[in-house]
Amino acid sequence: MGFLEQPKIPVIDMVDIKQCTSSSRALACSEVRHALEEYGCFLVVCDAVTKEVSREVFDALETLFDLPLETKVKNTSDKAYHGYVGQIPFLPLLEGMGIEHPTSVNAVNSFTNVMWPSGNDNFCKMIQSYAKLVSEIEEAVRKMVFESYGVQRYHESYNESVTYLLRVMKYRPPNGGETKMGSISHTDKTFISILSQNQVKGLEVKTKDNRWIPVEYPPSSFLVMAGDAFKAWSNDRVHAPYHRVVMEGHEYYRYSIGLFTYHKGIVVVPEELVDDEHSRKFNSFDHFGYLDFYDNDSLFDQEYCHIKSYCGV
Ligand SMILES: O=C(O)CCC(=O)C(=O)O
Ligand SMILES: [Fe+2]
Repeated sequence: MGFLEQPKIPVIDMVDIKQCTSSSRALACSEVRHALEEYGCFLVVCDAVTKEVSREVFDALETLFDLPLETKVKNTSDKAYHGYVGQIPFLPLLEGMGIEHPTSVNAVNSFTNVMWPSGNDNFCKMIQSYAKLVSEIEEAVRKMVFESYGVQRYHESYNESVTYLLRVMKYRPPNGGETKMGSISHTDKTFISILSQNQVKGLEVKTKDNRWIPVEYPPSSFLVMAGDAFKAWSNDRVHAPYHRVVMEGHEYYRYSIGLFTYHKGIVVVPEELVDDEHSRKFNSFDHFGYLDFYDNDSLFDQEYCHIKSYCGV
């Protein structure tokens, strides 16, 4: 009896993504699309984020989470999962905070001023430039998928409706007898999420055939992952994978960052993606309305495809 080969998350180089000769671009676009259809995610290596940049950012997160709880809870939002999350009885290891519109210096500054009333310019500049860089990856990936489906004519107008949220997460190691689950299995409510972590592993992604694969980040890499909104937009072609964080076998703190993409207003399923072979699976929907479907607790509901009940046909 042979061993089943362990599936691996595809790795794509950012240089390939930026290729502009038409034949290699077409190939790179279909590679990206294929990864998102089969795995719902891929790792992208981007040398622009050096080891030093990454270390600086994660060091800054450590300082941020070391602030007193009464300061951290001042990170509030009227949208689910956009503000401080923590002290959840069934997820005791997790704490997270959200920075809305992180590519804008003013928006990051407002967050910084809440956390450090006397200011923290360095944090502000670093986070804003990091978000800007990751948002460029996000836009490039989205453009490639639109091109690959032959619906690039919607890219510009989609760009105008994009809004970003940067979430920062801290997972402490479990004490004896405590759950190892840093985050329970869920799909993201985003269009696209782009994740990165410090040196401490823990993220696992579920394949379509229900196998959990640990995410092994190569140096200077990000995990690009499709969320529920991308799945619905693509009329069920793109896979939005279940994923979770398991704090296994180490005593280190895990820090991660996610750049989450949402769409202001109505996400329209392109008519080109509905045909005889692909009957309509999703109706156009209000993305933030979808978030209102949840509150911070039900975001962590066990595996259940909410997007189908929200806008499925
Ligand atoms: O910490 C991570 O790597 C993943 C976090 C995550 O899945 C989320 O915030 O939705
Ligand atoms: Fe997630």
